[in-house]
Amino acid sequence: MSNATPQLITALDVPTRKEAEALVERMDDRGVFFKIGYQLIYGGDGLGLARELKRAGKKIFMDVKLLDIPNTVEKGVAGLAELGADFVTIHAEPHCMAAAKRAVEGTDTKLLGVTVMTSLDDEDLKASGYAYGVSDLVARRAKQATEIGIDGVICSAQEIEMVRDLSSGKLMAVTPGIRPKGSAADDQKRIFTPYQAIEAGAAHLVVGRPVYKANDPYAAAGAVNDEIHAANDAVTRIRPADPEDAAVLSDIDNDASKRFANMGGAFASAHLTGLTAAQYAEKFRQNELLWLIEHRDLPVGFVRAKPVDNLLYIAEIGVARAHQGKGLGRRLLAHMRRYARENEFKGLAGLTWKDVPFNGPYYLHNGFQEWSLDQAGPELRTLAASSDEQKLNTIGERMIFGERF
Ligand SMILES: O=C(O)c1cc(=O)[nH]c(=O)n1[C@@H]1O[C@H](COP(=O)(O)O)[C@@H](O)[C@H]1O
Repeated sequence: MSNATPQLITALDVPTRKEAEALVERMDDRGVFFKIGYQLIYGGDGLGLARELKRAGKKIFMDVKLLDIPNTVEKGVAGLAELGADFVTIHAEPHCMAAAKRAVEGTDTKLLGVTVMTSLDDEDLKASGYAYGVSDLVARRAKQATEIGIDGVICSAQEIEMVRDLSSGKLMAVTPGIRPKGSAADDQKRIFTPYQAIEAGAAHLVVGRPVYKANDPYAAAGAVNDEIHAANDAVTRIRPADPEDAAVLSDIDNDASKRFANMGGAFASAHLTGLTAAQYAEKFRQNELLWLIEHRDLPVGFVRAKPVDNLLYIAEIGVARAHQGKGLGRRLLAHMRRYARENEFKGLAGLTWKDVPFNGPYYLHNGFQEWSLDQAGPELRTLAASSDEQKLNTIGERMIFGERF
Protein backbone atom coordinates (compact mmCIF):
# COMPACT_ATOMS: atom_id res chain seq x y z
CA MET A 1 0.00 0.00 0.00
CA SER A 2 1.40 3.39 -0.89
CA ASN A 3 1.87 5.82 2.00
CA ALA A 4 0.06 8.65 0.22
CA THR A 5 -2.75 10.32 2.10
CA PRO A 6 -5.85 8.20 1.50
CA GLN A 7 -9.07 9.86 0.41
CA LEU A 8 -11.28 7.76 2.66
CA ILE A 9 -11.38 8.95 6.24
CA THR A 10 -13.15 6.55 8.58
CA ALA A 11 -14.84 8.16 11.57
CA LEU A 12 -14.07 6.14 14.68
CA ASP A 13 -17.41 7.04 16.27
CA VAL A 14 -17.41 4.10 18.67
CA PRO A 15 -17.64 4.17 22.46
CA THR A 16 -14.34 2.66 23.57
CA ARG A 17 -10.70 2.72 22.63
CA LYS A 18 -10.83 -1.06 22.43
CA GLU A 19 -13.56 -0.99 19.79
CA ALA A 20 -11.75 1.74 17.90
CA GLU A 21 -8.53 -0.29 17.91
CA ALA A 22 -10.36 -3.33 16.59
CA LEU A 23 -11.79 -1.22 13.75
CA VAL A 24 -8.38 0.28 12.94
CA GLU A 25 -6.87 -3.17 12.80
CA ARG A 26 -9.56 -4.42 10.41
CA MET A 27 -9.31 -1.39 8.16
CA ASP A 28 -5.62 -0.85 8.02
CA ASP A 29 -4.70 -2.13 4.59
CA ARG A 30 -7.72 -0.37 3.08
CA GLY A 31 -5.48 2.69 3.23
CA VAL A 32 -7.87 4.62 5.40
CA PHE A 33 -7.10 7.54 7.64
CA PHE A 34 -8.92 7.83 10.98
CA LYS A 35 -11.03 10.51 12.53
CA ILE A 36 -11.29 10.73 16.30
CA GLY A 37 -14.18 12.83 17.56
CA TYR A 38 -16.26 13.74 20.60
CA GLN A 39 -17.36 10.24 21.49
CA LEU A 40 -13.89 8.75 21.80
CA ILE A 41 -12.19 11.85 23.18
CA TYR A 42 -14.67 12.39 26.00
CA GLY A 43 -15.68 8.81 26.65
CA GLY A 44 -13.05 6.47 25.32
CA ASP A 45 -9.45 7.71 25.71
CA GLY A 46 -9.38 9.17 22.21
CA LEU A 47 -6.24 11.16 22.97
CA GLY A 48 -4.40 8.02 24.07
CA LEU A 49 -5.52 6.29 20.89
CA ALA A 50 -4.40 9.28 18.81
CA ARG A 51 -0.91 9.05 20.30
CA GLU A 52 -0.79 5.32 19.64
CA LEU A 53 -1.89 5.73 16.01
CA LYS A 54 0.70 8.46 15.45
CA ARG A 55 3.41 6.23 16.89
CA ALA A 56 2.31 3.55 14.42
CA GLY A 57 2.78 6.06 11.59
CA LYS A 58 -0.91 6.52 10.80
CA LYS A 59 -2.72 9.70 9.84
CA ILE A 60 -5.07 11.16 12.42
CA PHE A 61 -7.83 13.67 12.13
CA MET A 62 -8.81 15.23 15.45
CA ASP A 63 -12.39 16.33 15.01
CA VAL A 64 -12.81 18.70 17.93
CA LYS A 65 -14.85 21.41 16.13
CA LEU A 66 -13.53 24.11 18.42
CA LEU A 67 -15.40 27.37 18.92
CA ASP A 68 -14.38 29.59 21.84
CA ILE A 69 -12.59 32.84 22.62
CA PRO A 70 -9.41 33.20 20.53
CA ASN A 71 -7.00 32.48 23.39
CA THR A 72 -8.76 29.24 24.28
CA VAL A 73 -8.97 28.10 20.65
CA GLU A 74 -5.29 28.87 20.09
CA LYS A 75 -4.15 26.89 23.13
CA GLY A 76 -6.42 23.97 22.32
CA VAL A 77 -5.25 23.70 18.73
CA ALA A 78 -1.60 24.08 19.82
CA GLY A 79 -2.02 21.00 22.02
CA LEU A 80 -3.36 18.96 19.12
CA ALA A 81 -0.60 20.17 16.79
CA GLU A 82 1.90 19.07 19.43
CA LEU A 83 0.26 15.65 19.46
CA GLY A 84 0.93 15.45 15.71
CA ALA A 85 -2.67 15.70 14.46
CA ASP A 86 -2.73 15.73 10.66
CA PHE A 87 -6.13 17.47 10.50
CA VAL A 88 -7.95 19.48 13.16
CA THR A 89 -11.47 20.93 12.86
CA ILE A 90 -12.62 24.30 14.14
CA HIS A 91 -15.80 26.16 13.33
CA ALA A 92 -15.30 28.43 10.32
CA GLU A 93 -15.91 31.66 12.22
CA PRO A 94 -13.30 34.32 11.51
CA HIS A 95 -11.87 34.86 15.02
CA CYS A 96 -11.75 31.15 15.58
CA MET A 97 -9.95 30.38 12.30
CA ALA A 98 -7.42 33.17 12.86
CA ALA A 99 -6.60 31.96 16.38
CA ALA A 100 -6.23 28.37 15.22
CA LYS A 101 -4.00 29.49 12.35
CA ARG A 102 -1.57 31.09 14.81
CA ALA A 103 -1.38 27.80 16.70
CA VAL A 104 -0.39 25.65 13.71
CA GLU A 105 2.19 28.03 12.26
CA GLY A 106 5.37 26.03 11.59
CA THR A 107 3.73 22.63 12.17
CA ASP A 108 2.38 20.05 9.70
CA THR A 109 -1.14 20.20 11.15
CA LYS A 110 -3.81 21.19 8.66
CA LEU A 111 -6.85 23.18 9.72
CA LEU A 112 -10.32 22.50 8.41
CA GLY A 113 -13.10 25.01 9.04
CA VAL A 114 -16.55 23.50 9.49
CA THR A 115 -18.82 25.68 7.31
CA VAL A 116 -22.37 24.42 7.82
CA MET A 117 -22.92 21.00 9.35
CA THR A 118 -24.14 18.43 6.84
CA SER A 119 -27.04 17.61 9.18
CA LEU A 120 -28.52 21.10 8.55
CA ASP A 121 -30.63 22.62 5.78
CA ASP A 122 -31.94 26.13 5.11
CA GLU A 123 -34.83 25.74 7.56
CA ASP A 124 -32.49 24.71 10.35
CA LEU A 125 -30.28 27.76 9.78
CA LYS A 126 -33.31 30.02 9.89
CA ALA A 127 -34.45 28.42 13.13
CA SER A 128 -30.99 29.08 14.60
CA GLY A 129 -31.24 32.76 13.70
CA TYR A 130 -28.96 32.91 10.67
CA ALA A 131 -29.72 35.46 7.94
CA TYR A 132 -28.25 33.13 5.33
CA GLY A 133 -29.27 29.85 3.74
CA VAL A 134 -26.78 26.96 3.50
CA SER A 135 -25.20 27.92 0.21
CA ASP A 136 -24.70 31.60 1.13
CA LEU A 137 -23.33 30.81 4.57
CA VAL A 138 -20.89 28.23 3.17
CA ALA A 139 -19.81 30.83 0.56
CA ARG A 140 -19.25 33.51 3.19
CA ARG A 141 -17.23 31.18 5.38
CA ALA A 142 -15.22 29.80 2.48
CA LYS A 143 -14.21 33.35 1.51
CA GLN A 144 -13.18 34.11 5.08
CA ALA A 145 -11.28 30.82 5.33
CA THR A 146 -9.38 31.74 2.15
CA GLU A 147 -8.54 35.23 3.42
CA ILE A 148 -7.29 33.87 6.74
CA GLY A 149 -5.35 31.18 4.93
CA ILE A 150 -6.43 27.92 6.55
CA ASP A 151 -6.06 24.67 4.61
CA GLY A 152 -9.59 23.57 3.90
CA VAL A 153 -13.23 23.42 4.80
CA ILE A 154 -15.77 20.81 5.74
CA CYS A 155 -18.86 21.10 3.58
CA SER A 156 -21.22 18.85 1.66
CA ALA A 157 -20.54 17.74 -1.89
CA GLN A 158 -23.11 20.19 -3.22
CA GLU A 159 -20.96 23.18 -2.20
CA ILE A 160 -17.57 21.91 -3.42
CA GLU A 161 -17.59 23.59 -6.79
CA MET A 162 -18.49 26.92 -5.23
CA VAL A 163 -15.73 26.54 -2.62
CA ARG A 164 -13.23 25.76 -5.36
CA ASP A 165 -14.21 28.83 -7.35
CA LEU A 166 -14.31 31.21 -4.39
CA SER A 167 -10.91 30.10 -3.11
CA SER A 168 -9.31 29.76 -6.57
CA GLY A 169 -8.67 26.14 -5.68
CA LYS A 170 -6.73 26.99 -2.49
CA LEU A 171 -9.12 25.33 -0.02
CA MET A 172 -9.40 21.57 0.06
CA ALA A 173 -12.94 20.35 0.53
CA VAL A 174 -13.50 17.50 2.97
CA THR A 175 -17.00 16.07 2.84
CA PRO A 176 -19.02 14.11 5.39
CA GLY A 177 -22.67 13.20 4.82
CA ILE A 178 -21.49 10.39 2.54
CA ARG A 179 -24.02 7.66 1.90
CA PRO A 180 -23.41 4.82 -0.58
CA LYS A 181 -26.59 4.03 -2.56
CA GLY A 182 -29.19 2.30 -0.44
CA SER A 183 -27.81 3.30 2.99
CA ALA A 184 -29.93 5.20 5.51
CA ALA A 185 -29.49 8.99 5.73
CA ASP A 186 -29.65 8.83 9.56
CA ASP A 187 -29.42 12.39 10.90
CA GLN A 188 -27.65 13.75 7.78
CA LYS A 189 -29.53 16.09 5.40
CA ARG A 190 -27.09 17.04 2.66
CA ILE A 191 -26.04 13.55 1.55
CA PHE A 192 -24.14 12.31 -1.52
CA THR A 193 -22.64 9.04 -2.67
CA PRO A 194 -18.85 8.56 -2.58
CA TYR A 195 -18.82 8.74 -6.38
CA GLN A 196 -20.75 12.03 -6.47
CA ALA A 197 -18.52 13.65 -3.86
CA ILE A 198 -15.25 12.69 -5.58
CA GLU A 199 -16.64 13.67 -8.96
CA ALA A 200 -17.52 17.07 -7.48
CA GLY A 201 -13.89 17.45 -6.34
CA ALA A 202 -13.75 16.35 -2.68
CA ALA A 203 -10.21 15.92 -1.41
CA HIS A 204 -11.36 13.47 1.28
CA LEU A 205 -14.59 11.78 2.30
CA VAL A 206 -15.53 11.29 5.95
CA VAL A 207 -17.55 8.13 6.40
CA GLY A 208 -18.90 6.89 9.72
CA ARG A 209 -21.95 4.67 10.09
CA PRO A 210 -21.96 3.22 6.56
CA VAL A 211 -18.57 1.68 7.43
CA TYR A 212 -18.41 1.02 11.16
CA LYS A 213 -22.02 -0.18 11.42
CA ALA A 214 -21.80 -2.44 8.36
CA ASN A 215 -21.84 -6.18 8.94
CA ASP A 216 -18.41 -6.23 7.31
CA PRO A 217 -16.71 -2.85 7.78
CA TYR A 218 -13.70 -3.98 5.74
CA ALA A 219 -15.86 -4.82 2.73
CA ALA A 220 -17.87 -1.60 3.18
CA ALA A 221 -14.67 0.48 3.14
CA GLY A 222 -13.52 -1.46 0.07
CA ALA A 223 -16.76 -0.60 -1.73
CA VAL A 224 -16.31 3.10 -0.88
CA ASN A 225 -12.73 2.94 -2.18
CA ASP A 226 -13.95 1.34 -5.43
CA GLU A 227 -16.35 4.24 -5.95
CA ILE A 228 -13.55 6.71 -5.15
CA HIS A 229 -11.31 5.12 -7.79
CA ALA A 230 -14.05 5.01 -10.41
CA ALA A 231 -14.88 8.69 -9.87
CA ASN A 232 -11.21 9.69 -9.98
CA ASP A 233 -10.83 7.83 -13.25
CA ALA A 234 -13.79 9.73 -14.66
CA VAL A 235 -12.28 13.14 -13.88
CA THR A 236 -8.73 12.45 -15.05
CA ARG A 237 -7.28 12.09 -18.51
CA ILE A 238 -3.85 11.32 -19.89
CA ARG A 239 -2.43 13.30 -22.80
CA PRO A 240 0.97 13.47 -24.47
CA ALA A 241 3.10 16.29 -23.03
CA ASP A 242 4.85 18.71 -25.38
CA PRO A 243 7.83 21.05 -24.96
CA GLU A 244 5.54 23.85 -23.76
CA ASP A 245 4.81 21.70 -20.69
CA ALA A 246 8.47 21.71 -19.57
CA ALA A 247 7.88 24.17 -16.70
CA VAL A 248 4.76 22.33 -15.50
CA LEU A 249 6.65 19.03 -15.54
CA SER A 250 9.41 20.59 -13.47
CA ASP A 251 6.91 21.98 -10.94
CA ILE A 252 5.24 18.59 -10.50
CA ASP A 253 8.59 16.81 -10.22
CA ASN A 254 9.86 19.27 -7.60
CA ASP A 255 6.68 18.93 -5.59
CA ALA A 256 6.70 15.12 -5.80
CA SER A 257 10.35 14.92 -4.74
CA LYS A 258 9.58 16.74 -1.45
CA ARG A 259 8.23 13.40 -0.32
CA PHE A 260 11.80 12.15 0.05
CA ALA A 261 12.62 14.95 2.49
CA ASN A 262 9.89 13.61 4.81
CA MET A 263 11.57 10.22 4.92
CA GLY A 264 14.46 11.54 6.98
CA GLY A 265 17.88 9.82 7.02
CA ALA A 266 19.99 9.69 3.88
CA PHE A 267 17.02 10.68 1.71
CA ALA A 268 16.46 13.92 3.59
CA SER A 269 20.16 14.80 3.62
CA ALA A 270 20.45 14.15 -0.12
CA HIS A 271 18.11 17.13 -0.75
CA LEU A 272 16.62 15.49 -3.80
CA THR A 273 14.98 17.90 -6.21
CA GLY A 274 13.12 17.48 -9.45
CA LEU A 275 14.50 18.18 -12.92
CA THR A 276 14.48 21.77 -14.13
CA ALA A 277 12.35 23.03 -17.03
CA ALA A 278 15.54 23.20 -19.14
CA GLN A 279 16.26 19.54 -18.36
CA TYR A 280 12.75 18.58 -19.45
CA ALA A 281 13.18 20.62 -22.64
CA GLU A 282 16.30 18.53 -23.28
CA LYS A 283 14.35 15.30 -22.72
CA PHE A 284 11.93 16.37 -25.48
CA ARG A 285 14.89 17.07 -27.79
CA GLN A 286 16.17 13.56 -27.06
CA ASN A 287 12.76 12.22 -28.16
CA GLU A 288 11.89 10.79 -24.78
CA LEU A 289 8.19 10.01 -24.36
CA LEU A 290 6.25 12.13 -21.87
CA TRP A 291 2.60 12.04 -20.88
CA LEU A 292 0.76 14.25 -18.43
CA ILE A 293 -2.19 13.22 -16.32
CA GLU A 294 -4.74 15.95 -15.73
CA HIS A 295 -7.22 16.03 -12.87
CA ARG A 296 -10.12 18.29 -13.82
CA ASP A 297 -7.94 19.78 -16.58
CA LEU A 298 -5.12 20.59 -14.17
CA PRO A 299 -1.83 18.75 -14.89
CA VAL A 300 -0.97 16.92 -11.67
CA GLY A 301 1.26 14.02 -12.69
CA PHE A 302 3.40 12.65 -15.48
CA VAL A 303 5.39 9.71 -16.74
CA ARG A 304 8.61 9.83 -18.73
CA ALA A 305 9.81 6.84 -20.75
CA LYS A 306 12.13 5.73 -23.53
CA PRO A 307 12.92 2.55 -25.44
CA VAL A 308 15.66 0.47 -23.82
CA ASP A 309 16.57 -2.88 -25.38
CA ASN A 310 13.16 -3.96 -26.68
CA LEU A 311 11.36 -2.69 -23.57
CA LEU A 312 9.66 0.56 -22.65
CA TYR A 313 11.85 1.94 -19.88
CA ILE A 314 10.02 3.98 -17.21
CA ALA A 315 12.46 6.76 -16.38
CA GLU A 316 10.16 8.43 -13.83
CA ILE A 317 6.61 8.77 -12.63
CA GLY A 318 5.69 11.86 -10.60
CA VAL A 319 2.42 12.89 -8.99
CA ALA A 320 1.97 16.19 -7.12
CA ARG A 321 1.63 15.50 -3.38
CA ALA A 322 -1.90 16.93 -3.14
CA HIS A 323 -3.03 14.36 -5.70
CA GLN A 324 -1.30 11.29 -4.37
CA GLY A 325 -3.49 8.46 -3.11
CA LYS A 326 -6.00 8.88 -5.96
CA GLY A 327 -4.67 6.04 -8.08
CA LEU A 328 -3.09 8.40 -10.65
CA GLY A 329 0.23 6.53 -10.67
CA ARG A 330 -1.70 3.30 -11.24
CA ARG A 331 -3.48 4.91 -14.21
CA LEU A 332 -0.20 6.12 -15.68
CA LEU A 333 1.22 2.60 -15.38
CA ALA A 334 -1.86 1.15 -17.10
CA HIS A 335 -1.38 3.69 -19.87
CA MET A 336 2.27 2.67 -20.26
CA ARG A 337 1.35 -1.00 -20.46
CA ARG A 338 -1.23 -0.30 -23.15
CA TYR A 339 1.15 1.93 -25.10
CA ALA A 340 3.95 -0.62 -24.86
CA ARG A 341 1.74 -3.46 -26.12
CA GLU A 342 0.30 -1.40 -28.96
CA ASN A 343 3.80 -0.40 -30.05
CA GLU A 344 5.20 -3.89 -29.89
CA PHE A 345 7.53 -3.46 -26.99
CA LYS A 346 8.27 -6.73 -25.23
CA GLY A 347 7.57 -5.35 -21.77
CA LEU A 348 8.33 -2.59 -19.30
CA ALA A 349 11.25 -1.97 -16.97
CA GLY A 350 12.83 0.64 -14.74
CA LEU A 351 15.27 1.37 -11.94
CA THR A 352 14.09 2.48 -8.52
CA TRP A 353 14.85 2.50 -4.79
CA LYS A 354 14.21 -0.93 -3.40
CA ASP A 355 13.00 0.04 0.06
CA VAL A 356 11.23 3.38 -0.45
CA PRO A 357 7.55 2.43 0.01
CA PHE A 358 6.36 4.45 -2.98
CA ASN A 359 9.17 3.05 -5.19
CA GLY A 360 10.17 -0.65 -5.15
CA PRO A 361 7.23 -2.00 -3.11
CA TYR A 362 4.85 0.15 -5.19
CA TYR A 363 6.01 -1.41 -8.46
CA LEU A 364 5.96 -4.93 -6.99
CA HIS A 365 2.40 -4.28 -5.77
CA ASN A 366 1.50 -3.16 -9.29
CA GLY A 367 2.48 -6.34 -11.06
CA PHE A 368 6.24 -5.93 -11.65
CA GLN A 369 8.99 -8.33 -10.60
CA GLU A 370 12.41 -7.55 -9.22
CA TRP A 371 15.00 -8.49 -11.85
CA SER A 372 18.59 -9.56 -11.41
CA LEU A 373 21.22 -8.04 -13.73
CA ASP A 374 21.17 -11.32 -15.70
CA GLN A 375 17.50 -10.83 -16.51
CA ALA A 376 18.15 -7.38 -17.99
CA GLY A 377 19.23 -6.74 -21.56
CA PRO A 378 22.53 -4.97 -22.46
CA GLU A 379 21.21 -1.38 -22.52
CA LEU A 380 19.39 -1.76 -19.20
CA ARG A 381 22.55 -3.27 -17.67
CA THR A 382 24.51 -0.25 -18.89
CA LEU A 383 21.96 2.10 -17.31
CA ALA A 384 22.13 0.14 -14.04
CA ALA A 385 25.92 0.52 -14.03
CA SER A 386 25.92 4.24 -14.93
CA SER A 387 27.55 6.83 -12.68
CA ASP A 388 24.13 8.42 -12.01
CA GLU A 389 22.87 5.12 -10.67
CA GLN A 390 26.01 4.65 -8.57
CA LYS A 391 25.31 7.99 -6.92
CA LEU A 392 21.68 7.12 -6.21
CA ASN A 393 22.80 3.80 -4.79
CA THR A 394 24.79 5.60 -2.08
CA ILE A 395 21.49 7.08 -0.79
CA GLY A 396 19.60 3.79 -0.78
CA GLU A 397 19.78 0.38 -2.45
CA ARG A 398 18.56 0.43 -6.06
CA MET A 399 16.71 -2.35 -7.85
CA ILE A 400 15.63 -3.22 -11.38
CA PHE A 401 11.92 -3.85 -11.83
CA GLY A 402 10.40 -5.28 -14.95
CA GLU A 403 7.61 -7.13 -16.66
CA ARG A 404 7.77 -9.09 -19.92
CA PHE A 405 4.57 -9.51 -21.92
O1 LIG B 1 -16.54 17.74 11.09
C1 LIG B 1 -17.02 16.67 10.73
O2 LIG B 1 -16.33 15.68 10.60
C2 LIG B 1 -18.45 16.66 10.35
C3 LIG B 1 -18.96 17.84 9.85
C4 LIG B 1 -20.24 17.86 9.28
O3 LIG B 1 -20.69 18.88 8.77
N1 LIG B 1 -20.95 16.70 9.27
C5 LIG B 1 -20.48 15.54 9.81
O4 LIG B 1 -21.20 14.53 9.74
N2 LIG B 1 -19.25 15.50 10.40
C6 LIG B 1 -18.74 14.26 11.04
O5 LIG B 1 -18.64 13.25 10.05
C7 LIG B 1 -19.03 11.98 10.58
C8 LIG B 1 -20.17 11.48 9.74
O6 LIG B 1 -20.61 10.26 10.24
P1 LIG B 1 -21.73 9.39 9.52
O7 LIG B 1 -22.93 10.25 9.33
O8 LIG B 1 -21.96 8.27 10.49
O9 LIG B 1 -21.13 8.95 8.22
C9 LIG B 1 -19.38 12.20 12.02
O10 LIG B 1 -18.25 11.85 12.79
C10 LIG B 1 -19.64 13.69 12.13
O11 LIG B 1 -19.26 14.18 13.39
